[in-house]
Parts: sequence; structure tokens; C-alpha cells
Amino acid sequence: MKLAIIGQGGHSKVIHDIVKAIKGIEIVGYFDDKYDQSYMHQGIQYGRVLSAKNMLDHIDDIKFVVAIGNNKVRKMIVESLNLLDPRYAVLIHPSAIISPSATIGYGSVVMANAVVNADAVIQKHTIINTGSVIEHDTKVGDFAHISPKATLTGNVTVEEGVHIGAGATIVPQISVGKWSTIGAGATVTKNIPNDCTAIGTPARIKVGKKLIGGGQVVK
Ligand SMILES: CC(=O)SCCNC(=O)CCNC(=O)[C@H](O)C(C)(C)COP(=O)(O)OP(=O)(O)OC[C@H]1O[C@@H](n2cnc3c(N)ncnc32)[C@H](O)[C@@H]1OP(=O)(O)O
Repeated sequence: MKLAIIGQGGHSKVIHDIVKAIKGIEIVGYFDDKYDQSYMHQGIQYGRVLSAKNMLDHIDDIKFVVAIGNNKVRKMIVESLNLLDPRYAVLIHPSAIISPSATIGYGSVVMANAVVNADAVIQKHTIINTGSVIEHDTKVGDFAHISPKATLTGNVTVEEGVHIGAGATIVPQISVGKWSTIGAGATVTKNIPNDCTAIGTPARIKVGKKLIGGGQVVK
């Protein structure tokens, strides 16, 4: 497979290592807005993010991955590129364990030692980061990021754009609403609405300096 990597920050270094570990993938382009102009070096194309699309003129079977950790920026770039879903690669580190009944959407990346169990549904352009666990029947929405060592237990729903912080745990049956953030190390025991941040054990919703949960202001 020929692959162009879009984004050249810290997250993309890890994706680069995954690509090398998978074998059989040839990197044919790196794209980032840090490159002022397009140029070719040792057979690899470099250029600004949106110029990645021009690769389609030269390589019919090329695939892309948007290797940017920020969920909103990743979505913005995918929308700007406006490519068909199958143009995006699914990259899974060889040490990850994926159930045969789980599904992983286009553009998603599963990092080393992650586990995705039976009937889990991972949608598009997600990051299933190092050592995270996605348990049976759990759904992870488009553009979500499950950080290292986070655990989504069974039948959890994580909606579009959610960021689950490192080491956080979501207990069974719970849902986390669109574009919300769960702090590192939190334990989420109640449903979390859209567009908010929750921290701690049990997790409370953060409103400015205050933490709100179970209908009462905790602090
Ligand atoms: C490979 C990778 O690196 S993947 C990236 C993984 N990234 C993560 O896991 C980060 C997840 N993000 C966090 O945990 C963040 O701290 C957030 C989003 C929860 C909060 O961020 P902010 O809104 O900027 O909060 P801020 O840093 O101002 O802290 C506000 C208060 O909450 C506390 N706080 C912040 N995060 C947490 C947390 N995870 N758990 C408990 N308390 C926290 C702070 O100590 C501070 O307390 P204080 O007011 O008593 O001093």
C-alpha cells in the first residue's frame, strides 16, 4: 500500500512507527503546513496539507491518514480534503488485539497494545491510543480519541469528537456526549452530556472552577 501522512507533529511520529511496524506500506508523501512549498526528495513528496490531494493525479491506489491528535483539527482537515472514505487507511499496530467481530472505520489508527473486543464499533478517523481497552459492544464515534491506558468497559457509547484522557475508566452502559472531554484518570459513572469536561473519581462536570455532579455542586 502507498500511503501519504498528513500532519507532522508528535502524534504523527507514533503513526510513522506503526506504519514501519506493519510492513508492506510505502510512505510516498508527508504533508504539513510547515512546508512552504511542494517538493520531491528521494521519491517522497512533501507539501502543505491540502496539496496532499494532488497525489491522486499521480498514484491511483494511494491512501491517506490524517495524523493529527487534535480531534477538531483532524475533522476540519478531513472535511477540507473531501475524499471518499475508502481513500483513508486503517492502521493497526501488529501488537494490538482486535476481535474478528469488531469493526474499525476508515482513517482510524489503533496503537501498540490496544485491545478492541467483541462487537465493538470504532467509527472513522479515531485514535485508539497505546494500551487502551475498548470492551465488547462499545461504540466509539468519528474523530474521538481514546488516550493511552484508558478503559471503555462493555456497552459504552463515546460520541463524535470525544477525548477520553489517559488512564480514564468509563463504567458499563455509560455514554459520553459529542465533543466532551474526560480528564486523565477519571472514573465516569454517569452519562456525560455534549460539550463538557468531566474530571475525578467519580467524575464530576467542570464548570469554570466548580465541579458539578449528581445534581449538586461539589466544590
Ligand atoms: C500520547 C498522548 O499524550 S495522548 C494525550 C492524553 N492527554 C490527556 O490525557 C489529557 C487529558 N486532559 C486533562 O486531564 C486536562 O487536565 C483537563 C482537560 C481535564 C482539564 O484541562 P483544563 O480545563 O485546562 O484545566 P486546568 O489545567 O486549568 O485545571 C483546572 C483544575 O482542575 C484540576 N485538574 C485538571 N485535570 C485534572 C484531572 N485529569 N483530574 C483531576 N483534576 C484535574 C487542576 O489541578 C486544577 O485544579 P485547581 O483549580 O485546584 O488548581
